[in-house]
Amino acid sequence: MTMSDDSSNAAPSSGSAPPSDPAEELARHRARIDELDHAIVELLNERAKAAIAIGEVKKKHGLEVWSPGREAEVLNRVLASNRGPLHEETLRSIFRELMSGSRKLQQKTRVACLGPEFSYSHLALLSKFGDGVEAVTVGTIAAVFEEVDKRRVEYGIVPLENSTDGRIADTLDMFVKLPRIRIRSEVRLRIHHCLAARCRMDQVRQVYSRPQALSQCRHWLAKNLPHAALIESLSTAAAAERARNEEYAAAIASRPAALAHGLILLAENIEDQGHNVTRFAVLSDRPEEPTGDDKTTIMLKLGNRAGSLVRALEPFLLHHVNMTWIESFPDPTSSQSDRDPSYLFFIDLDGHAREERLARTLREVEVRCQQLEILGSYPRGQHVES
Ligand SMILES: O=C(O)C(=O)C[C@]1(C(=O)O)C=C[C@@H](O)C=C1
Repeated sequence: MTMSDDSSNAAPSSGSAPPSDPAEELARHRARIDELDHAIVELLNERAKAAIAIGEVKKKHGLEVWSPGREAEVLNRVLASNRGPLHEETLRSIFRELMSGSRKLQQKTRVACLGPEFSYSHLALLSKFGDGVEAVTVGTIAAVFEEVDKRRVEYGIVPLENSTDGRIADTLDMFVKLPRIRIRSEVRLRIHHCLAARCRMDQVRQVYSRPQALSQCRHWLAKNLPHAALIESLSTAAAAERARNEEYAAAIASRPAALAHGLILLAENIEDQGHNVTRFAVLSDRPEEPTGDDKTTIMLKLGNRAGSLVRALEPFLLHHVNMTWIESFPDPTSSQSDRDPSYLFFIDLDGHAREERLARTLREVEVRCQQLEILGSYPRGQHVES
């Protein structure tokens, strides 16, 4: 479909053109938009009919409705064909909702996350699945895993690590307890914090937020609110609720959480590090197909002996497999009396575990450690705004 090709886009000729009537000009452009909207709705419904037909094939063969690999492929193709002026982020949001709508036509989907509504986990869920799913908000990260494990929801979404604060131990711990749960996809959410309240900035006496959010804004707080008491709450959304109910209290929360609780935004983007990103994992109990641009997360268990890590990682060097993340902590299942507990390592690698090179490398790694679990192979995630 071509954009408007009428002469109204031409530069005004020098001086001589009579001043145009703005109402007339607007009416002309709006008529063009009405015409295009009509064609877009027709096309969107044609697309929806194709999605319904795909849904019927999936139902007949017991296939899963959500295909993150295919969604990544659709988005990449759409973005590659974009010649503007629409921003990439706009197209991304439009297609996210389109595909969410397709899934909704195929089958109802439930996704669990750490609540309450408008927590960053909830925002990550919306950015991945769109509005067409039922968000099930629960109280702990462990409960998200359990919802998926008991099949009360199709998927879950949990934070894995933050670029300022590091790993989320509660999540990694649950992979040890329920290694059957797989990572199917990732979301890299840029975290932007706001200071929000019902009072003016100079009246703020307490600031509520999650410990991580307080820590991510500590320099800003020291400079701008040096006398306010910093009080930890269970979530940024719960902090926003608190600020709504207390006169001289403010919350550090996401913009949507602050606005949903009717607060005034006193300051935006108050995080100390401009690059403040939380990486979330989408959980399910099924594996993901290769897409050609994937990564794999594994968990290794190693004895606490000199050189055991170097020896286990050597095959990555030999086969040129790139490692993009590594975290370690003592194995919580080692017995209390054990003076030399085993160590667990969480590692991200480039590639899909079903690709020959990575599969062969992982077999070589496996014989060099006490245990190797492939937590999932999934399409590489893009950054999205909170
Ligand atoms: O291609 C599919 O499998 C579809 O169901 C269609 C579609 C889409 O709207 O493009 C919708 C949901 C899937 O997760 C992937 C893509």
